[in-house]
Amino acid sequence: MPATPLAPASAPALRLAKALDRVVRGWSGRCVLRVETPVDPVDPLRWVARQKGAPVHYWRGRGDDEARAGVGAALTIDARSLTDADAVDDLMGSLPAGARLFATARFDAAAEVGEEWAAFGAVRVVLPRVELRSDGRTARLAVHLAPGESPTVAHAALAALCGPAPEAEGELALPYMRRDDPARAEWDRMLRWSLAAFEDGDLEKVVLARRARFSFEEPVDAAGLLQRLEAATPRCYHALTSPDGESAFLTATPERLVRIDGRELSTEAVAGTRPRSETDAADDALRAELMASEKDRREHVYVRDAIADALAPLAERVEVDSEAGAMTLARGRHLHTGIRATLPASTGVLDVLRALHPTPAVGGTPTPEALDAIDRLEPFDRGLYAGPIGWIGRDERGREAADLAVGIRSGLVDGRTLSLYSGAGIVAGSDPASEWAEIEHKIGDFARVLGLDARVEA
Ligand SMILES: C=C(O[C@H]1C=CC=C(C(=O)O)[C@@H]1O)C(=O)O
Repeated sequence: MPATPLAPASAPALRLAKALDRVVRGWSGRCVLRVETPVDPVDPLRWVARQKGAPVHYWRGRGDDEARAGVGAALTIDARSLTDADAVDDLMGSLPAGARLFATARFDAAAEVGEEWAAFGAVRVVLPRVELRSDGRTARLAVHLAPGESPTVAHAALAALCGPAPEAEGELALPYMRRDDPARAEWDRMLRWSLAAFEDGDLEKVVLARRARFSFEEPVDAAGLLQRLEAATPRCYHALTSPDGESAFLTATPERLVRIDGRELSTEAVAGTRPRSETDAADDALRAELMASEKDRREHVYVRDAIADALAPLAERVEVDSEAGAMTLARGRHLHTGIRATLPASTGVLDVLRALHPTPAVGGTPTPEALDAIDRLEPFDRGLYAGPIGWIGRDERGREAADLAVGIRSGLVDGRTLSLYSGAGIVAGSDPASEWAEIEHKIGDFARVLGLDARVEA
């Protein structure tokens, strides 16, 4: 179907362009300008799927009615690492109410960058040129100008907007090839190495990941894949980022890294896993097995304690759920502990990110030794897998705010290939075959959407 321009004479894009011309006259040009207008509701994921510009971003927070998509960039900041990101702090200070930066960070900014991840940067924040937010009943189209920019660039971006793609339906093409890194024998060696390191006392936990790479005859439609994943993975965060319109990272992750509303922070420990079952009795038994598992609880407690310890020096108050509960997803279940904190005004979003990432839900304990082990053992670059992904910025009242997930259960689309990434927490007592199967089940959300479940779960 040809793309329908969203900008005939009376259309929202033209209205927004006129509003921009009015507002820009009173703009000092010293800080970011944001102008928005109400538009008819449209699904931001379907909308962004059709836009021609780059980069594109999409985000729907867990339990959020509102989804958000952005196309183009009014501002992009690339930092080498979270500890070397002062420019992001400066930009946060100049954002108007309601402006949000799409934010991503590599799992390990110090690790060697794989070619397939080169376009994504180490730590990147983007203020979209044009942004669409919609909760299905209402929607707003917004445009941003960076300090000192001429409105001409915004006019060009608005004139180039296209209407939304149709709803994704029908079967996706099947891949003709699958390659696993590591292969099974290498995985067993990685586990043996880790179990020996636990015995030596150098390491207590390490989260090891696998990559399953699928090759297709045709380019993979990342937005179409995410549309289907949204339907298949309720209670998850959904995000997509494509820096160049060619490769795209997408995630359907259950795990919150941090949410900040003014001074109130909420985060969580998510670690310890069982699949779900079709029948109630078997599902209840699996739940009971998870809740009673000494090994899963140990795996979980490393995460809970590390998060609480990381927040303690930053926060005025830290509150941790007294008992781990169950996080129940469509096909799996995790041990879950909610953690909340109140931050002093002097603690910013980036301070929190630096302290929290990577938690032992994706790294391990102690963190430096676990990162070394991951670097040494995993035969691929994690890139954005297991890194922070989400937004940081200002809420409608102008307070600092953020919502970031941990980019697990994720995939990298690169032309005709789709690489899926998932990991499992390894502690003393872990069994290579069970951990391999756990990861296979975790990539199953994507695999089912691709119509691959029979082959993948076999
Ligand atoms: C690292 C992943 O999952 C983490 C989050 C929940 C449960 C986990 C586990 O039980 O191993 C992992 O710590 C992943 O899915 O890639």
